Amino acid sequence: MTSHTTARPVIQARGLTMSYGDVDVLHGIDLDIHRGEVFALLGPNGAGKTTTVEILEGFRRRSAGEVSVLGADPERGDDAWRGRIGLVLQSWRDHRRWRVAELLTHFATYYPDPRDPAELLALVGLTGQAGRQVDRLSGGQRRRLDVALGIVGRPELLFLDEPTTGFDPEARHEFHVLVGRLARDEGVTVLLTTHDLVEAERLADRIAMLVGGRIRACGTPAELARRAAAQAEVRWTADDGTPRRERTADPSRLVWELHRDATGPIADLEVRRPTLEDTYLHMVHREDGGTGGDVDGDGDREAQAA
Ligand SMILES: Nc1ncnc2c1ncn2[C@@H]1O[C@H](COP(=O)(O)OP(=O)(O)OP(=O)(O)O)[C@@H](O)[C@H]1O
Repeated sequence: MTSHTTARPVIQARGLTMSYGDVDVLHGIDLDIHRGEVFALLGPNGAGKTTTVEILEGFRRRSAGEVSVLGADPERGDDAWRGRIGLVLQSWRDHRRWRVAELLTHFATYYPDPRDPAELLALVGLTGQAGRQVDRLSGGQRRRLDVALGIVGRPELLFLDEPTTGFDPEARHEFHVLVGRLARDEGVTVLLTTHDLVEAERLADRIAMLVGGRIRACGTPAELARRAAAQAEVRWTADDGTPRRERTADPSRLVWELHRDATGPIADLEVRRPTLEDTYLHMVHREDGGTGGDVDGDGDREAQAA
């Protein structure tokens, strides 16, 4: 979906830091997101995803760091800048009694070159609901209407904060197709947040794993999976009955050393290559324990009790 050029990134952040009072929430984030890229900010609850997005959208003042979005500092974005950005807000809330097509047609008048409302309805799969009152839509249909309202002005950059929450699997699939089409066919840059690794892998050209206000890893899903698998995990039971676990880039050497030093067969010996999901969960779990961690798993090389 993306072809990186030497053009300035659509979103660039250096050392982005945010504190609420004396609580530090973002600890110096760097981002480079390019035109036409679908970029996922993946992280557990409280990681700082919404805070990051709100700063990039210009809704929240950062504590420190440099940020550029479509060539401007979001804290100083003017109306023209704002018109180039698509936000998915719950805009229908103020217009509950309107009909779907009426609402879209009304929002279209705010923009110089809006999408055709009928085409937009087809794009988000709401043609059948065009005449329906907004407060009679299902939760998933409302969310699609939110997305339609977010893209009616043909934004160059679209922010989607946990966009598929409450979607059934079919709606989620259709939504993924829609996002892919916007990026691929129209060059829209998409920044989405999610805590769902499967969604991030499916949708995003690149994923940044945000845990505890720090980006622990960033890359294409394939790169991240490769990096995760580079560290094999060897498990066995020691002579004293203790379960042992060691992460290593060279499992055959470790197994050879274990056999060399052993007085008999190694009990419960197992070698496995972690998946990206294993690594992500490990990272989140370690953060809960306050010790951090990253996709390369450098902190895990020593043998430890399982
Ligand atoms: N207005 C605020 N005042 C004080 N603390 C806040 C405020 N907004 C968020 N926080 C705290 O900042 C941290 C990051 O919150 P944020 O909403 O950015 O995380 P998130 O990754 O979007 O989480 P979730 O997936 O639950 O939406 C959390 O610990 C949260 O409690």
